[in-house]
Amino acid sequence: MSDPINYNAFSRDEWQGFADRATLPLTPESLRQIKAFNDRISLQDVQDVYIPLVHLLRLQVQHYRQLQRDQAAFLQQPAHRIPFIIGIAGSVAVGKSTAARLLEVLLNHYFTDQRIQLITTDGFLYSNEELKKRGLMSRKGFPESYDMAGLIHFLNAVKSGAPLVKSPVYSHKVYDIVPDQFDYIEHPDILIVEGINTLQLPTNEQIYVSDFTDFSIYVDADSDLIEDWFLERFQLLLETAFQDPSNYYYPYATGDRDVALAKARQVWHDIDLKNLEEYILPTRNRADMIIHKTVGHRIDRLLLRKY
Ligand SMILES: Nc1ncnc2c1ncn2[C@@H]1O[C@H](COP(=O)(O)OP(=O)(O)OP(=O)(O)O)[C@@H](O)[C@H]1O
Ligand SMILES: CC(C)(CO)[C@@H](O)C(=O)NCCC(=O)O
Repeated sequence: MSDPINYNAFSRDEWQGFADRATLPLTPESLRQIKAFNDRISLQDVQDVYIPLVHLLRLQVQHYRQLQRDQAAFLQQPAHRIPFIIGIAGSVAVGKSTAARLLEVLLNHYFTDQRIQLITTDGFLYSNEELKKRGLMSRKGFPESYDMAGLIHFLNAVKSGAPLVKSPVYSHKVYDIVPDQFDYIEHPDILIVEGINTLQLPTNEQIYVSDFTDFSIYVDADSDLIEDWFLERFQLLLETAFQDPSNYYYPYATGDRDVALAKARQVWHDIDLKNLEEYILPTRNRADMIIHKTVGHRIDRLLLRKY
């Protein structure tokens, strides 16, 4: 990728020098939490990349709060505590949810007095019933498969300081929205919103998801590598979650492995890669920060928007 002119680009070595890593070492409990959701995460990445990122986020949050206070004083209004929203975008299988959960653990560790919550925009996909009605079953993940108005309404309610906001839940297991199940967002200090569409501009809305995000991160990698990660994850799931008879992909777990792998390749090429090239990658240069990964999920470069 040639670097866009409005970003500062840093090698991993440069980036890791930006924060004093000795300030608050991770506790065994935080390390345990990190390993619990993905035991393949490199603790070296956490030290070298994520801890400086948390320091940068602390600056961002402090400045945001100060501006909110100053502006409320100028307008002679009472100051409200408005949630700070971090958006995380990127391809299917690039590692957005892993990065989002890692940030959640680290922010909880470093910002002990703050409530941190996390949602994924998968919950705003239309249900399969609705997708079928619209002829969109093979377009899951594409912009038109999301209830973007619903997502924007949700973000607006969170930003407005509503004490409890419901976010619908998507299940990869049943391959559908789960009726009557919700995540509850209870006026957090920081909300992490992870999803392929967090930097997209919906065509039929006046406002965008990015109007509500205060800091956005795009997780980036070469598409051939992402395909490998997608197929690796699929193979792992064939041995685990797909073995459950109620899983959408159960027939593939019990059948011929070559058929299952051919299905995974077809889903990647016809749906997820297409979506990446047409709709996700073009949003990369809207992010405040681009985290670039290489072989083995190793982070090698970071780009930070200058203006
Ligand atoms: N830092 C990492 N180290 C090792 N493996 C990782 C890392 N990040 C992600 N992975 C692996 O890569 C695969 C994709 O990661 P993840 O599920 O987080 O992606 P995603 O972008 O959230 O995907 P989706 O959009 O499909 O939910 C998973 O198998 C995950 O275990
Ligand atoms: C839920 C999304 C769209 C985004 O995370 C993705 O993981 C997905 O399921 N894509 C569609 C691939 C398929 O139809 O099997």
